[in-house]
Amino acid sequence: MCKRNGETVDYLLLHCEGGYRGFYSKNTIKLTPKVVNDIHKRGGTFLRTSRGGHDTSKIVDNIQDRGINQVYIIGGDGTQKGAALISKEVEKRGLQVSVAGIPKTIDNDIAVIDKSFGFDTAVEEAQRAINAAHVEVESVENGVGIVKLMGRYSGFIAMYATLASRDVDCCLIPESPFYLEGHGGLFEFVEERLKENGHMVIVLAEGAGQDYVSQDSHPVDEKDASGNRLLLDVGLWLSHKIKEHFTDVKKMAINMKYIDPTYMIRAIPSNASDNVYCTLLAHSAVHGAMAGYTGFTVGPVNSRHAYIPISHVTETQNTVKLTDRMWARLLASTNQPSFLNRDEVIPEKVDQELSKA
Ligand SMILES: Nc1ncnc2c1ncn2[C@@H]1O[C@H](COP(=O)(O)OP(=O)(O)O)[C@@H](O)[C@H]1O
Ligand SMILES: O=P(O)(O)OC[C@H]1O[C@](O)(COP(=O)(O)O)[C@@H](O)[C@@H]1O
Repeated sequence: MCKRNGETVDYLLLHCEGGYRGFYSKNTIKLTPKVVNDIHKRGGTFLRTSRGGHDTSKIVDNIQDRGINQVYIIGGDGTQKGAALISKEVEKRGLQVSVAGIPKTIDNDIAVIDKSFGFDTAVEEAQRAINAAHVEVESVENGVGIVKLMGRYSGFIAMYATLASRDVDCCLIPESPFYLEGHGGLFEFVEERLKENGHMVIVLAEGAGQDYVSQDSHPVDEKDASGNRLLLDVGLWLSHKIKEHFTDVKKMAINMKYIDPTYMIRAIPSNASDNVYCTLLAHSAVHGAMAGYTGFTVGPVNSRHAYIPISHVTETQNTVKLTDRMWARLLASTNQPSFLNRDEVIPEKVDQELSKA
């Protein structure tokens, strides 16, 4: 953000602490090169964040009152939706303010751009958890390791972490329904792998199997302050179901190792690749605002940095397409069942997927 003071342009860079509510409920903090010089080496967010609190009118009142003429909004798909509303309100009021969205989420669920900032770092850090699970299950008899990764609606972190690791036997994501019992089910596959190797690792995204889990436990339709649905813990549920099946039904002792590294992954500093990517996003955003563009989100599209209308980025969410080659590569790498050949799978979900193809 910057301010114009008489003739000479006196750029003042402020940050609104704590997410959208920071526009109207906190003092802004002046940013200088000295203040920000090492923030790229820290995890989390120096600007602090929050969920909820998006009051478009109060935010734009604040922008107007402070004479701010450039607003850079950093965050995931929800944040970009908020930025779109701010941009519309600024335009409606005829304000000379440039609104630029900078996409950031480890989930990689932001549409149009090639990938989101933070995603590569999360995939790289997930390797440590998967490797730990693999070491643990290799060290015991009939070891079954389950690693839960972030990904509320999109399974990109789980899919790419699985492909990178090659020590994963099965990857479960929100986009791909699965079932436990019967022919072609997960229980049958676990039994096969235990017989074959004596151990196995399952990687699952936290948003996988939610319809299934809710059949077993009272479904919660609570939402967080931003309107994102709160998830049931599919990792704990699956570890209990597998342990119960092999102990009570198969009368087979297994050693279950459940790892939930979600916050350890999200809390680390970004890696070198994401640091460079972040710099490119920042440069693109500032160049766009200085050139007079507004209502855009920056990001690479087919490897070329572009200014994308925010409304275009927020129309849909980026999800794994089961008919895409990358998911086929994953199935070929793990040799897991596709889980698409039983009526127990939620048929309409399969139809949805095939209709997207
Ligand atoms: N549809 C929306 N319209 C306006 N603001 C939104 C919308 N969705 C989310 N937000 C706001 O954007 C901020 C971040 O959204 P959230 O979903 O929590 O995280 P993310 O941006 O990482 O997806 C929150 O302050 C939330 O209130
Ligand atoms: O538990 P928290 O801090 O609300 O955030 C957890 C969520 O953050 C994410 O990493 C990103 O979610 P957002 O895009 O909503 O920020 C999700 O995958 C995960 O469910």
